[in-house]
Amino acid sequence: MLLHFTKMHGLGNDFMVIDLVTQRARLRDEQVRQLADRRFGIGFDQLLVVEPPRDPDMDFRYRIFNADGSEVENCGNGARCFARFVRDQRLTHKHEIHVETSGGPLTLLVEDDGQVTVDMGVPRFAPQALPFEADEDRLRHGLDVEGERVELGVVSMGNPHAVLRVDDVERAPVERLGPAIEHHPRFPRRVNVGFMEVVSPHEIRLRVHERGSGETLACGTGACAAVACGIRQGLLESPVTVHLRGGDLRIEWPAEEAPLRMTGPAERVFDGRVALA
Ligand SMILES: N[C@@H](CCC[C@H](N)C(=O)O)C(=O)O
Repeated sequence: MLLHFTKMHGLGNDFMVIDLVTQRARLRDEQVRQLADRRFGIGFDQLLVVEPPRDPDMDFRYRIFNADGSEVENCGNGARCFARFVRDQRLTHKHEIHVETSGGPLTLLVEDDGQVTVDMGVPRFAPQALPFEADEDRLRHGLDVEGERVELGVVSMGNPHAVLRVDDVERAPVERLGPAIEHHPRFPRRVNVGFMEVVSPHEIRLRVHERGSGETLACGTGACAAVACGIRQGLLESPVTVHLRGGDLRIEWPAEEAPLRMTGPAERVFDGRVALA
């Protein structure tokens, strides 16, 4: 069968987006991996699937698959592209869109200038929220990895994140420590790993090794995780501009029990059709 899709990106974190409101398809893990392949397939960091909601109070169900075929709870850059996609496809005319994800509900706001603001929910620092094996909730946890001891903050933004502070993000050991921490046995469901350089209380530089996709040019939930950990550790103050390799995100976290808000762009690249094997 031929499946219509749209290629999109949020700051270079790229997506294949499929509308399963007006089309029918069922994708197996190995098909996702094949489509994600940048030489033998279409190529993307994540596959985003738009489905009808199961909860009648929601507008859509938003499903996310990493390039390795694993289904995940949340994707911040994807959420902005999702909002732009459902409006471009005329699946909704709303500016405020409510979606259900496996990590909980999200609210997406399409601004007049085309940027999208996402209410990303309240960060959860308890180790069991990720999960992360630790005796207690701490600002920083020690972890033995690759023969060294690193200090990291842990937080769930619906999906699991570990955040390490580094002096210079360009020289950070992302390729070496990223995969090792992602697969560390103390993270039984694996983890996304952010390397954060604090420039000032309102500005950071960030690189993220993503669970199931490797290093990406930007990670929206990773940006929220870094800002949440940075504010909690007294290093940052809201709002924070996050410089990622693909561009900038603005993150606000006004108060401890308040949700984080992420604002940034969402771009459509091309539309296509693909035959499913
Ligand atoms: N690119 C994303 C996060 C995608 C999911 C992540 N790799 C995971 O496994 O949790 C973003 O922009 O947040």
